[in-house]
Amino acid sequence: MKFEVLTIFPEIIECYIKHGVLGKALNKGIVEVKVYNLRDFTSDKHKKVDDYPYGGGAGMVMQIEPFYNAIMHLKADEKPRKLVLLSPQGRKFTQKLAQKFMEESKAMVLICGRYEGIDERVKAFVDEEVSIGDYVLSGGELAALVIIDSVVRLIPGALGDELSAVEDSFMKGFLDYPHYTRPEDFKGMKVPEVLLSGDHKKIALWRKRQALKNTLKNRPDLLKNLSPEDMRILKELC
Ligand SMILES: N#Cc1c(-c2ccc3ccn(Cc4ccc(CN5CCCC5)cc4)c3c2)n[nH]c1N
Repeated sequence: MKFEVLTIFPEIIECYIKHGVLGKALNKGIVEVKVYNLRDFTSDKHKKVDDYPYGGGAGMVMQIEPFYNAIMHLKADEKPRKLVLLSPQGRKFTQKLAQKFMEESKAMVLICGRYEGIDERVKAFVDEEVSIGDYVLSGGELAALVIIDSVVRLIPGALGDELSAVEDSFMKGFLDYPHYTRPEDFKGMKVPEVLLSGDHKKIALWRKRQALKNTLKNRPDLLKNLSPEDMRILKELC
């Protein structure tokens, strides 16, 4: 899987991708990330990327030309790629969309704007307009990193043998169970006895109950399509 990121702040992307699961996936060659500075696709000596909005209004708007030049540069190799514009107006990014991107795209271009947004005409060259959530960010870079991180976790082998994205809670349709590690007693705060019992059936049931309890409390919207067994456990909690 190859990600190409268009941004005026390449260092934001370059710094993050070196660490953790993403860093390991890059070292394993499972994923490739190339970052392009939009200022390298300008045609003036000041490398200008923004201008005042037609029709007036606060702030500046990013001009189409650097985006167009960068997209044409990438397309010159005629390889298929999905072009995704990050935007507050985009369709909501979810785990399901991350799965779809991983399954359908060998290469993705993540287009990051700044300022008050980008010239609308850029959308003529993109396949998808995506938002990571109902809050306002200062640009597309964090959203691009969210997409890269969540898609890479789904690539077989990216998480290493001991972990699997299938275990990720959003894949199962409810939130995660509580996690504990040493020490057993921290200032009187003890690890639940069941987790020390070695009874794996009891532990699994306790974890399922806790996960459903957390989901009922914080994200009842996720409680759809439960199995009859999970529904029975949930009813006990109510
Ligand atoms: N994904 C994603 C995003 C973004 C995102 C993505 C890309 C860019 C490029 C620039 N900005 C800054 C910005 C901030 C607010 C507005 C809307 N305002 C309404 C009245 C005047 C402007 C427009 C742009 C971006 C923000 N924000 N939140 C998400 N989930």
